[in-house]
Amino acid sequence: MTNTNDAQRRARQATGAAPMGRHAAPARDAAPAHPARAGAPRAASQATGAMPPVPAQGGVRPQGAHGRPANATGTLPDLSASLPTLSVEDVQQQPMGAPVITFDHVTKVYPAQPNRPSLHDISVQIYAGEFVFLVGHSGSGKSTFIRLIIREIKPTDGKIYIADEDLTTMRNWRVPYLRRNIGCVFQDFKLLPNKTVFENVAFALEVIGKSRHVIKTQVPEVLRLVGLQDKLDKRPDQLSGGEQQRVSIARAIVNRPPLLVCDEPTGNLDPQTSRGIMDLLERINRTGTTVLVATHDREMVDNMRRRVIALDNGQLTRDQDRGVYGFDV
Ligand SMILES: Nc1ncnc2c1ncn2[C@@H]1O[C@H](COP(=O)(O)OP(=O)(O)OP(=O)(O)O)[C@@H](O)[C@H]1O
Repeated sequence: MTNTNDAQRRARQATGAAPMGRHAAPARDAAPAHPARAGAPRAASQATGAMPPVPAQGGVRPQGAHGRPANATGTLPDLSASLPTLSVEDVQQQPMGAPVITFDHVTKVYPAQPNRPSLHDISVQIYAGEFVFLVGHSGSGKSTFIRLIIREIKPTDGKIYIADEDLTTMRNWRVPYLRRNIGCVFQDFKLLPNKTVFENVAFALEVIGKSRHVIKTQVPEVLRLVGLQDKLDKRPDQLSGGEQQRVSIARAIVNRPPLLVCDEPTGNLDPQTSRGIMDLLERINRTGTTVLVATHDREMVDNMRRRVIALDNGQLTRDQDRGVYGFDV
């Protein structure tokens, strides 16, 4: 059996990730055995996919620690350095790295709906290398959760951290740098209709100033990964829905972000195509990328048996390892 501390140290050495102590977050393995307790909190624009610079047995998780110390130096760490990535070996040995996403008593109230929080007092942590499903009825708060992660909106209360970065105090000019580290996939693909497959993916690199050499190398590589090496010159309207979603996934990961968030990525696709997309997301996860998927796809969640976080009416009602979709959502 792998020693937790050794594995964590190895993962940090491999990735340059910050030590756990900086996060004041418990390792999952170090958490005490805990009885199931429903409701226990645990702790380019869309056209670039990398976010908007431009246009075992199921068991409910124990509560995580909150309250994170300020950066000791008072300076903002380089985000790409602070977001941990794990090698496949590390992920297999020790899926629990440093927290990549921390919600600490987060509440979101939209001004247009002042009497009903869209998220209410959510505390949860998602760790490097995890694959997590976010489930819940329509209107339960899933998209709000994702919009908070990419700092499209700010919480009304509470703190949100991506790796070591406090999104609630982050200056606006830092937001594009945050988003370079978060790949995003949406239900409606958000591809540029007049650009080819290659150009759509290349665009995500162009807007962050990557050289032509990098673009010429990385774009074909990522399109091969998603199985579209033969469609480089097609426009979106010449592709099936599943192929369009593969382009949008390629665009989201071409810059190799350590975190991939997907809002209903299979919402417009038939079951077989959806399975292919989820297989792809699983493969991406196996390379060490942390993957968060908001979905209504019961069959997929039940088949894949990954961690499930359930929201109901803005409240976190379930956080389950190897979970199922459930009948409470
Ligand atoms: N911009 C907004 N202004 C006011 N209320 C909003 C806004 N966006 C969302 N809401 C409300 O917040 C709640 C949560 O919405 P959200 O879109 O996060 O839910 P969801 O779980 O993603 O739903 P769906 O599965 O239908 O996409 C809903 O009551 C919704 O009406």
